[in-house]
Amino acid sequence: MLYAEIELSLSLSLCGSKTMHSYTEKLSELDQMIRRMILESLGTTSRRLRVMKYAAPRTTDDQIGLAPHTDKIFLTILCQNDVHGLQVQTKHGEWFSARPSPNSFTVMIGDSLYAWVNGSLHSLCHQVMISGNEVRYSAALFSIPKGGYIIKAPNELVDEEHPLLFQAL
Ligand SMILES: O=C(O)CCC(=O)C(=O)O
Ligand SMILES: [Fe+2]
Repeated sequence: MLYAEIELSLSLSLCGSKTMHSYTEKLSELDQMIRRMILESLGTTSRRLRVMKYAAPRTTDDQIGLAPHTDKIFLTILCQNDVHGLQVQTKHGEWFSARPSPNSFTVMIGDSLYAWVNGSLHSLCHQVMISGNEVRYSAALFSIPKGGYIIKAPNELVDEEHPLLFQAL
């Protein structure tokens, strides 16, 4: 059973535009919550946490910690200790350092989600470069499509301007 609770302080006697606006905002939150619950209840994804330790290279030059790649899964939520090292590649091929502020997470789209939304969100190529004397730790939560499902972009996201990028097999 799906159960969603949200605080709706609606006073029908006050149907001014401000009230209607906040009512619509609250309902939109509810709409998002329900859609998320439906997706989760379909059980099409599982989650895995991977913790990485990058030994201090004790060099001043950058050393490769993790080779360039895109994540094959749906979504990655990454946090790291205060030793930076994650780099992402722009569509022009340049690398730049992702330097998240403390206590924040880096969220990356994976290839499966890229295919599902027919390219309207991009999976970024990323790598880890490390230098210096400090150990780097990161923890990545991956949401992974379960085996046995076919990823197919919805028809609404396919048109002449956005041809189908991946054929569902
Ligand atoms: O350690 C990091 O910051 C990145 C890890 C990563 O990209 C991965 O595990 O796929
Ligand atoms: Fe990755």
